[in-house]
Amino acid sequence: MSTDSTNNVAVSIEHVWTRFADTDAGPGKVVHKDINLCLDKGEILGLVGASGCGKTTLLREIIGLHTPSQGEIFVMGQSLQHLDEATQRKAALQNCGILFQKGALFSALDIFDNIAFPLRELGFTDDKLIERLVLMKLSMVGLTDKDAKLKPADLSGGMIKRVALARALILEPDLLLLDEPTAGLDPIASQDFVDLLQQLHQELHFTVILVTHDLDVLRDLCTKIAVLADQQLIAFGTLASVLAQQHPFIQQFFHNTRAQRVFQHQETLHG
Ligand SMILES: Nc1ncnc2c1ncn2[C@@H]1O[C@H](COP(=O)(O)OP(=O)(O)OP(=O)(O)O)[C@@H](O)[C@H]1O
Repeated sequence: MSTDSTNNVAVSIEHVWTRFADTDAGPGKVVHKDINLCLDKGEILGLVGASGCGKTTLLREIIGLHTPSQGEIFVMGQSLQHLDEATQRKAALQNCGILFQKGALFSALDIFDNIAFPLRELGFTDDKLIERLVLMKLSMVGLTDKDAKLKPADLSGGMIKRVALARALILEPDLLLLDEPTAGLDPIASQDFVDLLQQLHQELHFTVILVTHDLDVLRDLCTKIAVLADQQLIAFGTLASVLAQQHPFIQQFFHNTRAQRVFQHQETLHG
C-alpha cells in the first residue's frame, strides 16, 4: 500500500486482473479487469455478483490461494504475493479465518479435531491448550462440550456452519472470509447464523468479507456492499448508495419484486 495513512485499512485490492488460461475444458477468460477496493477495519462487506463472475476467485486471491495475473492485494497492510509458500500459508492462517461453501468440514474427523485443525497445522502441540481453545470457541458459537465428539454427518446444516465458524475463528483472525454462509439453511437457521455473526462481530471486532446472494444478509449484516459485474467492480458502498445505482445488474438484483420488499425501508430512506 502506498502511504501510512492506511492504518485503518483491512483489505486493499489494487488494480487486480485475473485471467485464466485456455485448458482442455474450455477457452481461457478474463474474470477481473482492474478491480480496486479499499475496506476499512471492522466493516462487514457483502460481495455480490452473478454466478461465475469471480466472487470466490477474489476470496481465494485475498487469502493467497490464487495469485492475480496483475495487481496486488494487501491484508492488514501485508501482501502475500512475494512470500514463499510456507510463509504465505502461515500468514494467511494467522490473519484470515475462512468458511468455505457448505462448511467444508473433514468428514472423517470429529468436531473437536475439525476445530483444532488450524492450530495443529500451525504447530501447536500442547494438548491442554488446544482443548481449552477449542472448547472456548465451541461455546462461543453456541455448541456444547458434548458436541465435540460428534462427526459432521451427525450435525444439522446450521450446526455445521457453526462448527465451520468456530474453526475459522480458532486463531482469532483479523479478517473473516465467508463464502455463502447462509446457503442451504432454512430461514430460522439462517437468521440464527446472522445473529451469531453479529454478536461475535460486536465482541471481537474482526473485519468480514462474505459472498452472498441472501438479501436479508445484505440488509441486516453488511455495513458495505461490493458488486461485481462485467468483470469489474461496478459498485462499492453502503446499501443505500448501491440501491441508487443504475447498472442493469443492480436493477435486476436489488430492484426485483422480492428485493423491493426486503429493501423497502432502505429505499424509502434513500428517497
Ligand atoms: N482454476 C480455474 N481455471 C479456469 N477457470 C476458472 C478457475 N477457477 C475459476 N474459474 C472460472 O472463473 C469464473 C469465476 O469463478 P468463481 O467461482 O470465482 O465465480 P463465482 O462468482 O464465485 O460463482 P458462483 O456464484 O457460481 O459460486 C468461472 O467462469 C469459473 O469457471
